[in-house]
Amino acid sequence: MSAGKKHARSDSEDQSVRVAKKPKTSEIADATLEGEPSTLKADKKKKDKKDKKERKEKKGKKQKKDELEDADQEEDQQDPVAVEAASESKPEKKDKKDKNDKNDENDKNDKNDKKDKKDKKDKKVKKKKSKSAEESTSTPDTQDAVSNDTTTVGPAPTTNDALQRNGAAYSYQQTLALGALSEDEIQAFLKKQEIAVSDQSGTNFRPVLQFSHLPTSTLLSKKPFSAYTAPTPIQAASWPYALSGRDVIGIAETGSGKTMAFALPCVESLASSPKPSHSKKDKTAHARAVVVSPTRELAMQTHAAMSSLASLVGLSTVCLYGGASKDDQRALLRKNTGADIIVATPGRLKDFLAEGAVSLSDVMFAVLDEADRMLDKGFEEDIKLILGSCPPREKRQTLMFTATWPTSVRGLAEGFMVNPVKVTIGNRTRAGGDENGEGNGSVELQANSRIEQKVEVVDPRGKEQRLLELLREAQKGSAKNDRILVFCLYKKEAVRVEQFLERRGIRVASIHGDLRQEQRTRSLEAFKAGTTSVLVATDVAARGLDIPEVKLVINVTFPLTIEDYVHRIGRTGRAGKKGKAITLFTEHDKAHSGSLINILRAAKQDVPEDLLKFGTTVKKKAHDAYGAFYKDVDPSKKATKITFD
Ligand SMILES: Nc1ncnc2c1ncn2[C@@H]1O[C@H](COP(=O)(O)OP(=O)(O)OP(=O)(O)O)[C@@H](O)[C@H]1O
Repeated sequence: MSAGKKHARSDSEDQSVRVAKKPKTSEIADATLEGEPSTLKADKKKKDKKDKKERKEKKGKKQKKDELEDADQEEDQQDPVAVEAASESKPEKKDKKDKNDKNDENDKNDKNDKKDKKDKKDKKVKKKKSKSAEESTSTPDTQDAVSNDTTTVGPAPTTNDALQRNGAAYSYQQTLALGALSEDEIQAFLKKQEIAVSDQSGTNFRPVLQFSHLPTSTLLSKKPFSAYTAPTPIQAASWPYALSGRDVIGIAETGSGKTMAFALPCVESLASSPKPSHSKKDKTAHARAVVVSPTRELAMQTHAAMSSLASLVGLSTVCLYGGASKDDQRALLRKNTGADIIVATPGRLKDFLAEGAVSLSDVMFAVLDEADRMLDKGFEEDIKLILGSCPPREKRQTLMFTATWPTSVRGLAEGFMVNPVKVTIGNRTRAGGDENGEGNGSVELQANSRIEQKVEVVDPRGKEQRLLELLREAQKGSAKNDRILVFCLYKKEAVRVEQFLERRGIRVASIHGDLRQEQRTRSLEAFKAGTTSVLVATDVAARGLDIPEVKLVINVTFPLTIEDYVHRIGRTGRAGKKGKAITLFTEHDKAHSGSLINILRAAKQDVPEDLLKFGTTVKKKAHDAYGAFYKDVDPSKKATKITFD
């Protein structure tokens, strides 16, 4: 079944559920009245009317409650305490789904009629779409997005399968300027920036060393990167592949410009392809690109970055996230019917998909930001549903970006992609597994090398006092307003630490899952503006947030995973700047000592003797089903062929 058909059907199902709900209840009620005495009948009718009114009122109230409650289920999974609360609300959702399923069956006939009509219409749209895509590929000169300044000099190929995959008219062609560079220059850049590209197709595009090396386009003619001097390594190496329509896995240190690495190709791709048409009566927002983020604040930040590019070429963007009014977001979707780009947290996006306010059946570009987080247990099912609502992987372009790429998510990731190119920045194989720095304990996990990392082994009871000393030390004299981010593991702990600091005269705000969204936003804004120089946070703030000039990150309690440690400390030392991180390590965290030692060694940082005492072995992650004996193999790696003479 084609994606178009599949999704046209699920959209109409959603709609028919909503439209048909009322008539069905009354139909059933009417049927039960047949053959009853007329007075009884009238009484019953009156009673039914009253019941119906009450049901309606109840439904209205419940909907409002849902709107406020729903979102805390997603991002707060990062707060260990929130997990329980989140799972509690699931049965209710299931009930809702069961009811919908029943209605679906009752409405089958209605739906079939609608479906036939919709299929016919879809076929027409599809025909039109492929015709315009054909036209645009065969006449690249007329496309703004395709440069005339192209060449076949150098190893850059000129065509790719992506054109057939998603109907995009944009075709990446290497510019003359880039082709004119010597191979030595290219190799020196790749080596210096520690860029590794793994591509089974052997395409071998050159990295774009300068913005002027990108093919000209309407978007680039508006100079969106005038604030920057050159592409960052991840942008330089991944743009050619992403612009050519390939699926890309991009792994690069925190704060290295990964957002623009996917934002540019996304906007270029949409700007240069025909927009599918939909009936004016169709109130569903048909997104053409979807970016999924693990937290609300990150979704908002990414949305701001995407919309700064998208608005330059007249594309609309909408941000959907929990904890805020659904009505307002629904209104935005309606206003921009066909919101070209949706940046969303999974929970809220799922809600809008379920009610039919959003359709992803036109999506040609899907991005998982913080991809390893999006693919881990907490979000796996949501992502399956969201990507399952998009056209199949052969028909869309899928990009995944992150700073950490544990082997546990790689197999799942590849299942959502077609022959992805893996672009890795940084020498990620040098981490050692033992005292001599040998072995491969933490291969491919790397912290930003510009961050100075200190680890202090402390008594768990003395942590808060030590935190206070560290803050006072760090904000001495002219540094009194320096921004410092303090990480806790639990929401209750964050509340306690915030109160502790407040009582000692520190200007402090906090961000965690127990706060309302307005409070979270207010805290973050105050921290960004410098009104409060200390922000106490749980891991809701660990990933992606780009807060300028965070001078120091302090980990009061070690995070649940070593990946989270890398992301937490990555809130400092961004965009080429230096930063510092101090971690208070206690005996309770000893399970992480081996992996932390590897991270420190890989970044050439001191490893305190006290930490070594906890052991250097990296604890194997136990598999849910197979326990500790499970072998965590990297499915993307080819087996070594051994020949015996
Ligand atoms: N080419 C560039 N030159 C200089 N700065 C850049 C460039 N591209 C992006 N930046 C800036 O770098 C900062 C970090 O970028 P971004 O937030 O995309 O990092 P990231 O790699 O996604 O980090 P994280 O892994 O923490 O999510 C931002 O302030 C952004 O504006």
